[in-house]
Amino acid sequence: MGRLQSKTESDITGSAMYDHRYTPTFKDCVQRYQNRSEVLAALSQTLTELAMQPFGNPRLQTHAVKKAQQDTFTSYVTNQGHRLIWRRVGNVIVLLLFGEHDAVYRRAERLRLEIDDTQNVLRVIDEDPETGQQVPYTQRRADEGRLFMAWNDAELAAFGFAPQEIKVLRRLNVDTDLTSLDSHMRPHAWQMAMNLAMYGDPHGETPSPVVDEEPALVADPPAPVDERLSDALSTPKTSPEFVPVPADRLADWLAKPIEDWMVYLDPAQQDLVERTYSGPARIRGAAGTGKTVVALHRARALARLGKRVLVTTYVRNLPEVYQQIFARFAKPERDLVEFANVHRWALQYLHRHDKPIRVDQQAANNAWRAAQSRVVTAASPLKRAGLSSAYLREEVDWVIRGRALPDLDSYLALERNGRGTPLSRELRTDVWRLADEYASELANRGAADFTDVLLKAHEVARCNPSEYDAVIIDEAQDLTDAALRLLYALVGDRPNGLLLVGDGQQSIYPGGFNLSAVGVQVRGRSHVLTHNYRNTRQVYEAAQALMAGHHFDDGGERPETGLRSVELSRTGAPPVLSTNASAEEHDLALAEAVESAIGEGTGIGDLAVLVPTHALAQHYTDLIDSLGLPAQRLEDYDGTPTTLVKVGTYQRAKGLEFKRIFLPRLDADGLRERPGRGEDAESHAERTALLRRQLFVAMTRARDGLWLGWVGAPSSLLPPSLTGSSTKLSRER
Ligand SMILES: Nc1ncnc2c1ncn2[C@@H]1O[C@H](COP(=O)(O)OP(=O)(O)OP(=O)(O)O)[C@@H](O)[C@H]1O
Repeated sequence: MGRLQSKTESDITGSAMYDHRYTPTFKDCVQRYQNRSEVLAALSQTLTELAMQPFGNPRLQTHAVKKAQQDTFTSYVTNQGHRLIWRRVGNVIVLLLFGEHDAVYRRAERLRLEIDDTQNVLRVIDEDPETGQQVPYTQRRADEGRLFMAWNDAELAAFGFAPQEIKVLRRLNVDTDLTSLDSHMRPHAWQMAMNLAMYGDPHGETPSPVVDEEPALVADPPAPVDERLSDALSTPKTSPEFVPVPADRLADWLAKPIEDWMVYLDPAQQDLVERTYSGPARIRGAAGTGKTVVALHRARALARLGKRVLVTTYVRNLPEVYQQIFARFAKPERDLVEFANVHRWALQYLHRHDKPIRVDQQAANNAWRAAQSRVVTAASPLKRAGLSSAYLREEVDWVIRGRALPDLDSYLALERNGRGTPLSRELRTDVWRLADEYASELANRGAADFTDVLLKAHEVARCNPSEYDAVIIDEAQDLTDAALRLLYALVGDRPNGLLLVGDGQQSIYPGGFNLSAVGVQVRGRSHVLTHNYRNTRQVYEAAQALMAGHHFDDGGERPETGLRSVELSRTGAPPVLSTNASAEEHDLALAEAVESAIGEGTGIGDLAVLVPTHALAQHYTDLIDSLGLPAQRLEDYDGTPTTLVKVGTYQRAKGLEFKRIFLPRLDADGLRERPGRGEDAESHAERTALLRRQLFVAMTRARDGLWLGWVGAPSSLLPPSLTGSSTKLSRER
């Protein structure tokens, strides 16, 4: 089987006269209108018309763009004074631009489709606004905002903008970026810029297009097919930027809010969605590279083939969020895929199989205390080694019980993945005793903890016929061995069965699984995604600075280097850094930053305050409340768009994203960075490494902007390259 695509989907594509491709230029044009639903609705209608009858359609008035590359056409977008620009290559319609009529016309004259012979790929080529040189659009896009892309520097200067103003305009992406500059520009220049952005003309709305358009074409004009372009468009390898899209679906997506852009797939992602795997497979990739998007699309593709699919993760409320997203883009399949947190799923599974188990966290805590008082006595080696109670509990929960180790020998022989602190034979023997005592204390109380649930469910799964054809695990790096063993038992090595999706750099719990120990073999079925779609370059680079020099384990033979090569195509403002003398001053600065983000037009629901501890989460929920803004704890967030500021811990932010992220109290006290009482150097180093990864996760949740604040000196986790040089920059903003 080559493609997992459903029959209906290919039928729809096949019945249209033309195939459609969207390009990065088109996507950026459309994103400018994310808050203008009436414009998107009109575009949506135009695309539907275009799919049915591109030429000779009175509603489209399609005609050639005179000075553009041959076969470039423009169509009306009803009543909005907007135009759609597209290029025909054989029976493919390449969507190029969308916007105000004059502005897109001008751009259309400059854009070209060209094959880059050095790499044998087709690209959209644009003109550098300053030098007039031909450059790949994606390159231009990496350094420039998209609001004034239609004009080169000379044209902007001719309108009357000063060189310094042109530099500012080049940084802006959306209308609201410009609105916020109201009092920072000369009033006349600002008004002209607004007119250009809104109407494509420095004087404002013009009654009719000033550009000389050709008469509308009445019929499908004959055109010689450019074979080279046509060949290049026939496979994703030679046209990676030109994403095939069924015309009817594109129209549908455009009408939806920006969250729904989760529906887009690039060719590398599409390939992973459709691929057939002969056994367990794995998808890795840096933060924001679309791993979840691929996981959800693959779930849909499998469901369409009639497969029973479970999508699961360790993170507690993430499955609900995924379910919401899934329901938005895969309505017909929404009841065919099950979404559940692994622990909750296991509890229900045991219930279904008449083996219910009761988890009593309080009883488990009591059992732990009793076991500890018996084993960790004043004279015990564990006490002398300075291992904290929390560390020991993690060791027992994650390393020993989580791996279902059968005996002391296997523990002595174990490579403790992700645990930096070496434990001698003597110490391990004592930890083993502690685990033993804990298990008997639990049994005496008739109680169970979550590890028991996973272990019991695994026993049941091994002896029962499978209820699933496919299990997709997101954020897989945070699973314990016990959880992975259970999920693996559900589908085994069947084709398209187990899919692990994750990123070792974001692992935020100690321990972690070991694929080979569980017996999961993914060799030859492991892929890496490399294009970060979430973060602006500035956000991602700030987060990356944290990881420089810090290797991480991604399940390979060797640790991976902290800095990874990732493609980024969005740019934005540098992170705002806020140094404060006192906690009061700090909180005031945060409050001002939140209010000014709202003032600049960011939706309240797109703001999130993330913190390392529950206590700080409470503190900042109260602070947001005191500003008269509604706040929502991440525990209560299920992915439904709301107009509430989100507040939560770094752990809770896993897998989520928001436009602006505020990270207060990035100082030693706020992060509880110093060694605890009795904490030895190695366990402290291990805790610090975890904290660094948690902070990295928190920073990479930001799509557009980051605010980092501290009291006194910044945390030692933040490198001087981040806190030193850019302070001035952001202060100036
Ligand atoms: N091909 C694409 N085109 C446009 N946007 C995309 C594409 N793929 C993913 N995205 C967007 O990028 C963002 C990140 O995607 P996603 O959450 O799937 O990444 P991830 O790799 O799972 O991230 P993380 O590991 O950090 O949680 C989402 O907003 C998603 O909609």
